Amino acid sequence: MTDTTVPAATAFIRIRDVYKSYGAVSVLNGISLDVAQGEVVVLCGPSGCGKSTLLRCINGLESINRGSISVGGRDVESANPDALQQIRLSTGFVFQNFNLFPHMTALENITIAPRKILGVPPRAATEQGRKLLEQVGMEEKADVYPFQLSGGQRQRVAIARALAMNPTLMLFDEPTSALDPEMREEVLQVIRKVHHEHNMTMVVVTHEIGFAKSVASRAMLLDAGQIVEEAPARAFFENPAEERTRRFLRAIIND
Ligand SMILES: Nc1ncnc2c1ncn2[C@@H]1O[C@H](COP(=O)(O)OP(=O)(O)OP(=O)(O)O)[C@@H](O)[C@H]1O
Repeated sequence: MTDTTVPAATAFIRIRDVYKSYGAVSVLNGISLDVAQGEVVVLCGPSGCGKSTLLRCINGLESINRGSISVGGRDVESANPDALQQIRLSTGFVFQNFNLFPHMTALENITIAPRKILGVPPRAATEQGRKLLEQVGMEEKADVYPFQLSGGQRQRVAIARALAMNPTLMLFDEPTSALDPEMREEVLQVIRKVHHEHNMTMVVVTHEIGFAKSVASRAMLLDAGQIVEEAPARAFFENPAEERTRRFLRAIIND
């Protein structure tokens, strides 16, 4: 297991020796990782290695069995329900399969949570929603329903929806893996833009090597619930130190 190089004092996400199992199945086996404020970190690894579980533990959607996780200085495990809700609300989560509300338009998908959870007045929520749609290049599609959108467009709405809650952290779980190749780049471009414009801390589960090299400061390989290798993104993809990483990268390149 490799520990990270970011000094703890500057860490926005601080993960220490985390273990998580589902019944008899150990999924995370001693993960330690620091992510600095404004940093983009890419997580990759084979199917079932625990990537999604780690993301869900970071925002408290799953509890851990051992170790500690803090986000923005708040300990996730010991958070009371209100504090946990705060951590979840300030964390944007973008899923592989978009998870838009099918019976709502693109704009309604974006405004519903600010209105219902944050109490933003409808007119202000709509104004903000339109701005966000513009940011993700979807201003023309405000009144369109998810079924009328392409996968890439749905994902861009999902990103705008996450941003509508003014998150301080964004977690992306394979945001492009359900998309055709030509739609992937449009979504990756939006993620790049969000990072540049908001200087947002991001943890991105992805196997998009070009994206990872151009946006992430660090990349890591998770295997069997452990961090096998962690390195600056370019070095990780171009000159990995571990044979396990080389094998994994060969497999995704040939995929
Ligand atoms: N709620 C759950 N209950 C029981 N087992 C689970 C649960 N969620 C995940 N698992 C198991 O935990 C392991 C890790 O799953 P996880 O989804 O974190 O992997 P992953 O690396 O994200 O995989 P993929 O790339 O296929 O999405 C798998 O063996 C999975 O079956």
